[in-house]
Amino acid sequence: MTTARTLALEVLSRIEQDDAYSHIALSNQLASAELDMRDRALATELVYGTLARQRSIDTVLSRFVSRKLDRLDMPVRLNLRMAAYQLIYLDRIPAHALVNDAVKLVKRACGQRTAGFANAVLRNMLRSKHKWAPFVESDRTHNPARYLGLKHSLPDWIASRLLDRHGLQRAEELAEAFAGRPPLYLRELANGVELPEGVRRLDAPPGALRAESSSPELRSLLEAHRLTIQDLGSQLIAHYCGAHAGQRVLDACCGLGGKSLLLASQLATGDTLVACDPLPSKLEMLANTLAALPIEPTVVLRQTTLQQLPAADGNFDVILVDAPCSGLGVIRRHPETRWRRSPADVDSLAELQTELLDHALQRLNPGGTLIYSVCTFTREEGPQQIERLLKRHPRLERAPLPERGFDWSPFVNERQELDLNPHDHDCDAFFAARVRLRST
Ligand SMILES: C[S@@+](CC[C@H](N)C(=O)[O-])C[C@H]1O[C@@H](n2cnc3c(N)ncnc32)[C@H](O)[C@@H]1O
Repeated sequence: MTTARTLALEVLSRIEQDDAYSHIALSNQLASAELDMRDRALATELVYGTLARQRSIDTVLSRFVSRKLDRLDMPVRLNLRMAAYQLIYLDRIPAHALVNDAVKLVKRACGQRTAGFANAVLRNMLRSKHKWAPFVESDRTHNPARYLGLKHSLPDWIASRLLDRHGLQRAEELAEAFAGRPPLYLRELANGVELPEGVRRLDAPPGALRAESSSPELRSLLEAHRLTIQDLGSQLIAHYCGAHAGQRVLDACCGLGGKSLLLASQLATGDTLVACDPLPSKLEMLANTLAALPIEPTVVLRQTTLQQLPAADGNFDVILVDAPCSGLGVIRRHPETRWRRSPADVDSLAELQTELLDHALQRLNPGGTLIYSVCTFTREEGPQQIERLLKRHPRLERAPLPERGFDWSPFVNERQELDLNPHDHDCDAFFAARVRLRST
């Protein structure tokens, strides 16, 4: 019989064995299981929590297991990890019940002997709570990256990037926030939608909503294209572009078009939005969404890289480069990303971002605005890209914030760059900047 725990284990093993993405593996398993809402929520918590806390959990577990954890059979390792997650981080689940459950699952997968081993490890853990802290306090001063990495379950190199950008105190707050779960943000696609219980309008930006949980009413509004799911940060970026009727706009890395749709809603009949991305699957999905919505401007989809966007598409007044990036700002949604990325990825992505910015500039009309955004917090992919861009192109200058009828100050830094994070804004971590090409 499928339970929250067997389902979570299945998802964790697909992630470990097949390099699956957590959100896809989880939604596939949930779709084919008959679990009630409570068990679905528990399975989700177990998958994301165990992945997000993996380094901290493994550090603690290794004090109770004489062999290296990666030498254990996968079902034993995953069961121990998931049980340790519940013991250390969830206080609502009775310890003895969850240990019994874990031991039963190990017995089913690997037999009585291994179940005895798992039982000994977990009971020993229960007796030794003083060993549950994965970090050493003195490292906070002497080796802050290691301290942060062990305490908040990040590889040291990611902890170093957070420290580099934010300093220790802020980095600690952010690292803890990155281990949590993201809230559900939505956007109104139509006026006058009657909101189901548990969904509320936000003060800013216009049309943004927050839901406490999903519900059948909410799902029908999504299916009817009256609402769409979109993180608060993503919505803010589309507003930050400041597009308005009469402009020609390029969404240069449109992906599934979350931002393209909001940009299109700011244009009028007769205006053009060009959206390009090299991935056909993404453009196909965007084309389907567009077909279901009343869109005023002409939206042209191009399956191409920005570098190869046909010259015939002309130049633009507003260009959004929502660039491919290391994605560390969305690790609440994709906790496995922290174990799959490397510093070399950051370097090569930063190179690609520089190239994309230079190409975008060639398509910008004099007086036009270029908006650069990434969902990550590394300095190289964020503020440094803009500093270097301004140095390479003396005709560029920082552009003022667009007038959008709400106060930008909670969302921007002293350079008026959008600087969002889960601790301060409870949304994904995004960085965005606006620059303008002087007319002369
Ligand atoms: C951060 S995602 C974009 C997300 C999207 N703007 C949204 O709001 O849903 C980056 C996108 O850049 C695309 N991409 C990668 N290389 C590119 C290139 N050279 N030119 C244009 N797009 C590129 C990727 O396929 C990916 O969809």
